[in-house]
Amino acid sequence: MMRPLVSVEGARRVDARTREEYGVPELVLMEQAGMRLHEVFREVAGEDGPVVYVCGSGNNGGDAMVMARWAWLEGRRDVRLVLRARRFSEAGRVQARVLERLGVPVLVWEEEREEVRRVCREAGWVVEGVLGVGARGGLAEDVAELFRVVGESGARVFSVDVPGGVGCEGGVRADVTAMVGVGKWEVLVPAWREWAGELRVVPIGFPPEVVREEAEGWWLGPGDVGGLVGRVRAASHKGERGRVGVWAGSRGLAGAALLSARAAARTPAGLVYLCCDEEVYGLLGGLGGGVVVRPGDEGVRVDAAVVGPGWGRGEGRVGQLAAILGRCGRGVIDADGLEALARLRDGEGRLDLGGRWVLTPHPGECARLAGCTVEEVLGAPGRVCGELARGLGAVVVLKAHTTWVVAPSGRVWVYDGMCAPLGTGGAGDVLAGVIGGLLAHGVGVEEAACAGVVAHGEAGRRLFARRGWFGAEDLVGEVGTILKDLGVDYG
Ligand SMILES: NC(=O)C1=CN([C@@H]2O[C@H](COP(=O)(O)OP(=O)(O)OC[C@H]3O[C@@H](n4cnc5c(N)ncnc54)[C@H](O)[C@@H]3O)[C@@H](O)[C@H]2O)[C@@H](O)CC1
Ligand SMILES: Nc1ncnc2c1ncn2[C@@H]1O[C@H](COP(=O)(O)OP(=O)(O)O)[C@@H](O)[C@H]1O
Repeated sequence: MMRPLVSVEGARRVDARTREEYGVPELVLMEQAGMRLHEVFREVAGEDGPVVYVCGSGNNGGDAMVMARWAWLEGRRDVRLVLRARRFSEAGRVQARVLERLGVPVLVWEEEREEVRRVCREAGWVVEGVLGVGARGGLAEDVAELFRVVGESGARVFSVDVPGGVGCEGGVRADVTAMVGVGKWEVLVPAWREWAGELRVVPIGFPPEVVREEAEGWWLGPGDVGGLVGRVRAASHKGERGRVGVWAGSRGLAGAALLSARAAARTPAGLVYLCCDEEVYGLLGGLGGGVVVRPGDEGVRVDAAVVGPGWGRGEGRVGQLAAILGRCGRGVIDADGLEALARLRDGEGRLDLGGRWVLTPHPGECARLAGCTVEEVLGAPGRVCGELARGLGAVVVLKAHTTWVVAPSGRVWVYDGMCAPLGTGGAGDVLAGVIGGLLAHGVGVEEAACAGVVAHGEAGRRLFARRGWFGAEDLVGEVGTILKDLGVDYG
């Protein structure tokens, strides 16, 4: 089942509604959060220490104090508590009192800065519970300084719920972030993703209906692909399983066309046509294998198109794209196809793709289409892609180290890619081919985009795990295997 994502603000509502509407006491939630967080911390940190629990004055600090208590109760004596100040939330005060009775050593940042610096330098791990979803505005000076001390300590950092001060100048950089109860999409924003390190979510018993009501997006994972694509009939033949048309390649960029077409051929789609320019036909004509290569596109009738990989930006592309949009019901527009689309839209003033097309821009292409900077795209993908998706009537797939799929309806899905080996020339062409193949096969537009993104990302991860660094042609070879392994079966 797809995991919900809430905003930081939504998380505050989930927390409040769980207490107010369901009567779950704050201390119970905090205990559950702290225990679960402690279990995850034990798993990632093992016996490494010393451990410094740095606690702010809110409930995020309270969670970290519960963690410290459990470590102490389990017999660890290399734990230290650092309080930002002697101020607490109501539930946090309870935790502080218990820790004091237990005899856990405590330092107070406001009063003993040098000593705090020293214990942080000596620490193997810092558990950061200074700021969670209750943070507002820019960082207070003392917290910014505390985060500098943590950052410069050399200790590994485990952040509670969200990396403290995420999105603010001077926020913490965590090695592991364990989100409480539900994922927060802010952590998956490309501009901030590296602050969080390895991501975990710890269940703490928020009522699922409350989380669903507050969800603002969905977190895609490998378990989602089978359900999104569905099962292929055993008796189906190639003519029934979908025809893909790939309009791609140009002089010097013919390889991109092959990558897309071959990737499409490794999906359940039955037939792939590669429609290329006359001038590269001589080169591509004999390389198709199972892909039918045509000089031009006369008489080619397809269920879905893939337009743009390595297409070049020649004058004629805008008209060609308009013709493809007219004759194909659905498809993917990628790379140079997106430049042609931008020109077509700018020429016509407005364009409505009727929710039937998927656009797959990387951040630079997205910025060009949206008329903003790459920084804006990376910092506010939901807003930028949402406006683009609504404006063009298309599903937008923003491809970065986290990939955002945004529908014209405003629905958002995020895939946490974080796989450097995928950043290799031609990887995007492969993705376009996979999504095109799924569309031709009859998978829904949003579903094809989501499933393609996950299959592509997981293919990259597995390929690296098995064989190390790879090129896009290796990725193509992995497409059929990953789809099968993720549940796209027949019968
Ligand atoms: N009911 C509960 O006990 C639960 C608490 N939870 C935890 O509680 C956290 C939220 O707790 P709170 O709402 O108390 O908020 P936080 O603990 O995230 O932050 C509030 C504290 O930070 C200070 N602060 C806010 N903005 C700041 C800024 N810009 N610079 C410096 N200081 C700033 C405030 O003065 C206050 O002391 C979650 O992130 C989570 O860790 C969750 O475990 C869910 C359940
Ligand atoms: N660090 C990364 N982690 C995960 N995925 C990445 C990373 N870098 C790049 N990618 C993915 O690789 C693909 C690159 O596509 P693109 O930029 O269009 O390249 P090309 O034009 O060479 O095909 C996208 O799907 C993107 O999400």
